[in-house]
Amino acid sequence: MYIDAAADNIRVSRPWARPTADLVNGLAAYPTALIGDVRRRMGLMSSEIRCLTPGLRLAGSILPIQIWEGDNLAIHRGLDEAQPGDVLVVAGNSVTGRSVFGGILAEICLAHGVKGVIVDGAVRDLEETARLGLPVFARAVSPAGPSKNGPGTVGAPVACGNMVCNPGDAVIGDDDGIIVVPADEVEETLALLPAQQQAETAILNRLAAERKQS
Ligand SMILES: O=C([O-])CC(=O)C(=O)O
Ligand SMILES: [Mg+2]
Repeated sequence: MYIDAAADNIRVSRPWARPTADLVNGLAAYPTALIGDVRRRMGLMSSEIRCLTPGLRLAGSILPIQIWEGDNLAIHRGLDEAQPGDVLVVAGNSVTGRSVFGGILAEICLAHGVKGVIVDGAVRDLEETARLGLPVFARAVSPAGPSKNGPGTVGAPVACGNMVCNPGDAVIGDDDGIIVVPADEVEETLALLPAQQQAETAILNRLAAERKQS
């Protein structure tokens, strides 16, 4: 950890399996809306959790963290477990009065190869995180800082934006929102996406051709 604090009240799960980079990159090639369509609208997080770094897409393997409301000790401890390609999914019980993530944590994320952060709560230092190029999604923004006392968990399933998020599930986020794809359903989802995209492209091509004629 980069802070001087005891973290023995943060429960850390045993290591978990992560999807391959190929599987994650496969999903990342499609918009969340299209992935949601082929998954029959299952797995979409609450629309109240917004992209705060417009234009930055997020894709990776979920590293779930449960914080104590308004407290970010578990995030600092969780980053010690992060592997390149992970996305931090921070369950903050939707409490928005205190920011639990900011520019310093964003720098630590980048040092660990973390691909993005989703917080069911509030964040701060938006200018800094946008400049760093780290995709950040959250329910709110507030300049009010957190406590650093715990307790919390790292690597256990959490509820974030009304979705169950298991360690090693895939997550994709863009300006439209966020979708979680359970680890054992990534391949079947990937198999459905090309046909759905072709169907949409065919409609758009027809519209473009008609526009040209008129
Ligand atoms: O104070 C905190 O822990 C949150 C924050 O602003 C940062 O990470 O820069
Ligand atoms: Mg800060």
